[in-house]
Amino acid sequence: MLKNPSPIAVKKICCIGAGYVGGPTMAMIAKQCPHIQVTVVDINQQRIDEWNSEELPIYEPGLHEIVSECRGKNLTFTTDVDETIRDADMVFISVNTPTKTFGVGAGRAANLEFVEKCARKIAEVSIGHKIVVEKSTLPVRTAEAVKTILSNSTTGASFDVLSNPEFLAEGTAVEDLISPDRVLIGGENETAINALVEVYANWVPRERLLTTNLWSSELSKLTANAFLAQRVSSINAISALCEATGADVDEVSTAIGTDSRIGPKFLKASVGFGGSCFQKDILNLVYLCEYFGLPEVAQYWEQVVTMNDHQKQRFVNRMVRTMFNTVSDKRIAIWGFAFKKDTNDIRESAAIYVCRDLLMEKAKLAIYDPQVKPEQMRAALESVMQDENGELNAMKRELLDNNVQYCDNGAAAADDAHAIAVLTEWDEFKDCDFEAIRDSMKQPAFVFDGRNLLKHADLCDKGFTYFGIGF
Ligand SMILES: NC(=O)C1=CN([C@@H]2O[C@H](COP(=O)(O)OP(=O)(O)OC[C@H]3O[C@@H](n4cnc5c(N)ncnc54)[C@H](O)[C@@H]3O)[C@@H](O)[C@H]2O)C=CC1
Ligand SMILES: O=C(O)[C@H]1O[C@H](OP(=O)(O)OP(=O)(O)OC[C@H]2O[C@@H](n3ccc(=O)[nH]c3=O)[C@H](O)[C@@H]2O)[C@H](O)[C@@H](O)[C@@H]1O
Repeated sequence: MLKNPSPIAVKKICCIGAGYVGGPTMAMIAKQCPHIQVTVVDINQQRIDEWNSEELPIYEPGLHEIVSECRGKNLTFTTDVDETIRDADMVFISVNTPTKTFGVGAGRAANLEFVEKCARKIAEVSIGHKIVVEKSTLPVRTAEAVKTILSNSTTGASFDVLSNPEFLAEGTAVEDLISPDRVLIGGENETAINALVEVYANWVPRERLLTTNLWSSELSKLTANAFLAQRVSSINAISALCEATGADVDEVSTAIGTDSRIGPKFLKASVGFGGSCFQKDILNLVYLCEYFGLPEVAQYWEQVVTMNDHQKQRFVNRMVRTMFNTVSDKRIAIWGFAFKKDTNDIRESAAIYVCRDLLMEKAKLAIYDPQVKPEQMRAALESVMQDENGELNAMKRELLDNNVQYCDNGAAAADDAHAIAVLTEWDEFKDCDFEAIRDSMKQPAFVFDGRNLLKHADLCDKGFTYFGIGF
């Protein structure tokens, strides 16, 4: 906790990047701080148009209401990057930092191209003093590079750099932003730190505003994601042992989660974690460890990703094995494509890899997700089936064209199917008319529940052959 509140009162905020983080975080600041003008900029005109429309580019419970309340008052979405930066006291960088796909560190290091472009743009157009805030998840010591670029500005502008990583989870972004466990602010200059503390203090209790040095803040974000993903991989590893021994992973989770030193969260066994960040951030951590000459530490963390890949493969293998060692020409209903419920985000979703592997077994997929559009699913499947030159061979194109159907609801997907694979834990799947679904399916009617979402005993009573994860 800081002793001296800041004398600087932030009046205008610019956020570069109108994505899953920039959009919701800035909407929340606008809602909680009516005295601050918040402008979110992006180079993607379509995204900005969507933020200005009634159909927002991201689905997040409660977000639409907040955007509608603030848009046109103190919340603006625009592509006018230069003018907005010039006008602001504080500039957040909230652009994507994907895994590098080329050159040094390909497949591991973070691609910092977009962050660097932002820093150069800020240096180029700024006048006066600006506080630049790293909101994107970045490798530890990125602020050094940002400071160097900014210090080469020729406009006479001066800068402070802060790190303020975001901990929201998709699907619960609004709740997480209203009541965060903590807000982390790393920096060197106390006045700049205080300026950002005062923004959050409009709604976050001061004891939850943690301040650290820059490098601790940057590294804490990667560490938090690595620990969370590690818990999922740990319980998924145990789920394999449960299947082999007759133990039940949900019972094991409850038993260990009641130990207050372990705690109950993030112990839900699944078909594997997805999302744009866990894998990317762990691989980034692995790369950093190797870079700093710590190969054993790198190997330790890499295993979390290896285990996750194994879990997805294990799920498909179990399906194929159970269905008499062939799924060729069999219709399989895929229930859910998003990487978790209550989001339309499919980045790194386990469903992409499960669908790819089932297609390669020549299964016929009938996919349904309540929030994901068919064109999103098609693009993801096409991308994951391309070779390293970005090409699709004739066989794979034919599979994508002829063996994938996109459906309007779970029952339609299951109609005439040999099996249902539950890949996202959408609540609506729990309330289906399972008797009607069973009657519409081929017998035996298999259910492979990759989320342990459905009532196991109930489905067995209704005549399904049910398999969950970890029992
Ligand atoms: N998605 C999530 O739930 C979370 C993401 N993060 C981190 O936040 C960062 C952003 O993630 P997302 O919002 O998911 O990414 P995103 O891909 O949804 O959005 C990034 C936006 O930045 C824009 N952009 C890129 N370069 C630009 C430039 N030079 N000028 C203006 N706009 C530019 C892109 O057009 C895109 O709309 C990443 O570092 C991610 O690791 C952190 C916490 C949660
Ligand atoms: O940096 C980020 O992007 C964010 O990454 C995660 O958030 P998110 O990926 O949105 O969602 P999670 O709830 O963490 O779920 C990630 C994946 O793990 C899976 N999961 C989660 C928990 C669990 O017990 N079991 C499990 O399989 C989910 O289904 C999902 O596929 C972190 O929870 C956020 O704190 C962080 O800000």
